[in-house]
Amino acid sequence: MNKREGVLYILSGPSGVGKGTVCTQLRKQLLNLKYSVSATTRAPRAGETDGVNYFFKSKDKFEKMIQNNEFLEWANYVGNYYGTPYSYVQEQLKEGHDVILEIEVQGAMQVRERIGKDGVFIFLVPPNVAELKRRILERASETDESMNQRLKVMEKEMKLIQHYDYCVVNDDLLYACQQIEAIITAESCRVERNKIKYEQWL
Ligand SMILES: Nc1ncnc2c1ncn2[C@@H]1O[C@H](COP(=O)(O)OP(=O)(O)OP(=O)(O)O)[C@@H](O)[C@H]1O
Ligand SMILES: Nc1nc2c(ncn2[C@@H]2O[C@H](COP(=O)(O)O)[C@@H](O)[C@H]2O)c(=O)[nH]1
Repeated sequence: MNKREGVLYILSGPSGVGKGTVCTQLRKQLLNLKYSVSATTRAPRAGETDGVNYFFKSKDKFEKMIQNNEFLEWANYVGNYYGTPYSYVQEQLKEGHDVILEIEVQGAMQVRERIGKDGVFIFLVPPNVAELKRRILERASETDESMNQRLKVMEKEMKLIQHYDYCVVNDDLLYACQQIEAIITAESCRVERNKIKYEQWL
């Protein structure tokens, strides 16, 4: 069989639902899954490292990257820029590695426009809104203003769920990860994606 290209997975969902936590767990379970490190203009949180959690950029630098078409997608989310550097994603997919983007919905919709059905779009939802608020508070990363803005855009974000291929509830973390792993396994067997032809077995 020919070496296949990797598959691009897009994981979105409201702030605090657990996208980062799920990605960290998935990367332990799936060694072929590469994580795309985003660029952002937001300030690093305690414990975050440049090049690991994000590439932290000034507004000027980020805007130059936009002008140079360096992003697969980018968005302004509650006052800061976030974007996916395209070159890393392209290299990894070409090498046959699956890549996961952990991004908000405006960016996910741009990727949908750009690559259509070649990407697999997964929306992560909380068990309920009270639990979502509890998780953002527990993380203690946001000012009251930032938390309120994040919760305010949540409803708008949830309305875009119909543009996704899969919806996974992040209640029990390991179960949610198992479900995403099952999606990845199923996608890896798709006939069209693997350009399967019966002659291969003759
Ligand atoms: N299944 C879960 N059960 C309970 N707590 C969880 C679960 N998943 C994540 N959390 C907790 O919820 C908080 C938010 O998680 P995380 O930072 O991964 O969310 P996120 O969706 O990446 O947020 P953001 O979009 O704001 O970056 C963290 O404190 C994390 O430990
Ligand atoms: N459109 C994009 N959104 C991204 C990207 N990287 C992260 N994000 C999303 O932004 C919000 C806020 O993140 P936080 O780290 O400040 O909590 C969250 O939904 C992230 O998933 C990106 O490259 N493009």
